[in-house]
Amino acid sequence: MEVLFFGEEIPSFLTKTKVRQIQDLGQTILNSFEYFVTDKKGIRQIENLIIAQKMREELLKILDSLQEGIEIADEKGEIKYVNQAFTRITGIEKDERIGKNIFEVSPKGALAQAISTKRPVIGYRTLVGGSMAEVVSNAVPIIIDGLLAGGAVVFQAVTDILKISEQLSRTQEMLESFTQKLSELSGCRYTFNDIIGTDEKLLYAKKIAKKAAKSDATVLLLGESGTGKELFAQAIHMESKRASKPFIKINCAAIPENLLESELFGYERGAFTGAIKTKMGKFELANQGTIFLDEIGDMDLLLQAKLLRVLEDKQFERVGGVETITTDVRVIAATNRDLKAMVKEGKFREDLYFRLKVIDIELPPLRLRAKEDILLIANNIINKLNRRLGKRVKGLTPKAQELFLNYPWPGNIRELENLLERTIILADDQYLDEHHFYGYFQEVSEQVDSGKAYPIKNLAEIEKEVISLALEKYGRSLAAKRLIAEKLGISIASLYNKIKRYNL
Ligand SMILES: Nc1ncnc2c1ncn2[C@@H]1O[C@H](COP(=O)(O)OP(=O)(O)OP(=O)(O)O)[C@@H](O)[C@H]1O
Repeated sequence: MEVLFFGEEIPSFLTKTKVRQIQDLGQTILNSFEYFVTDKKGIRQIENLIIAQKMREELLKILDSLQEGIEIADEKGEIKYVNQAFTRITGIEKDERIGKNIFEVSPKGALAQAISTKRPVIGYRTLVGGSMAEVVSNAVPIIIDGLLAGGAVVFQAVTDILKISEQLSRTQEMLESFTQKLSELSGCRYTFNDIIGTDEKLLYAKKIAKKAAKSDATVLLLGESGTGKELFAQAIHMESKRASKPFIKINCAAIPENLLESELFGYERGAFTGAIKTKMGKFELANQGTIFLDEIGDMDLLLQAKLLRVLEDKQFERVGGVETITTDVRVIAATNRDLKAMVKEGKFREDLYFRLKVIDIELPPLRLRAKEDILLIANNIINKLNRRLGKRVKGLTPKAQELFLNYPWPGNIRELENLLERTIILADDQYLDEHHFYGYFQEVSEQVDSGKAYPIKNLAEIEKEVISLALEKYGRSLAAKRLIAEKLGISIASLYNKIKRYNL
């Protein structure tokens, strides 16, 4: 059947279904008014009156509960039926409308056109005759036994449609602002320009990272705590085509093993006690963006398998879910552990290891960098802190510089930052001198003087010793651990990591 289109193009399958549905509806209603049915020979007969009446009542109840307005007329145009939504939308009462002729009250409307042309009229925007209600209508002729029996129109108020579309665009706006907020909250603000240093190893790392940023390849960042792994991850994200999308960081060591899976992949309602709502995981939140998996070496073997599948197929299921979710996320992982050794010990999956290290970048610790980097970075940090704290510190005196150059910086740049921040807050002088750092470097100097010089011992041993002494001194409460982490110039997550590693 040929269809008259108005308004926006409507997919053909929708049109066909719509036309058929409205026709069936109109036909049933027109039949029910006269209590006629058609037998196999095409002869219309009166059916059991009571059954027909009952069916009609049921049908009218259903039609009255619809949001769309409905109007049905016979072949001469006499209006036989309108539902409650018709009155709600147009303000015209049933009694005022039924019995009138559609060609008189609404001659240009969709229903009149469908009856006179015997063709469906779809997506027609008009005022309902006799009212100020603007509607979008779908009308069809009703043909019974090959003869025109009337027509039916189903319509929605434009205000209703506008309300829905306004709501939709508001929801869309909210979604966009949430995505933006998410990127902001994720705190991705560093670019390659923020990575300071002239050391050859660092410059090489920067060169590889810049190249990696242009691709979607997985990157593995290796290096001690505080060497700038997260800084590099952010810079790669910001230089990639995903820069305007979320950068989501997750520290695998800071989240208890049993919660990490649902943090990463989300969970379905009822997946476990307390799961009262379905929750999206970081992999879904980071869709089209980048996920930074810090301390990847701390992920358990089962979860490693799930991660491998995401890397290979971009697919996963939420905890307690059956639906397979597809995600488009770039993965950057980081660790300060020796993953190769972990693979040998069976603690890290070999396939995942190779999948992660498509591009691996080694970040040198501060003590192995060119000495001038220490002062370069220190000056840079001083400038940043001046701006943030409203201070005017000009730099380090030669004596302070010497102290800085001779210190091994086990907490790397984070330690340097923490020390300078604390000192600048307390200092009132233009230059930071030896006495501003009183006590801080002493422990190391004492060790050097007494022959127990720092380089003689293995760094890991020193680290273990220092942390166990600190735990003895301050205790094991969360507050104590926070204090220890601050004193050591490392993150709380790194501290937990080291406590676990050294079995302390
Ligand atoms: N080359 C650099 N130039 C300037 N600042 C740096 C550099 N490298 C690191 N930083 C700063 O040092 C701090 C620690 O860096 P970051 O958090 O990236 O280290 P990390 O290796 O991820 O540490 P962890 O393993 O403990 O999480 C950050 O504030 C970062 O901005």
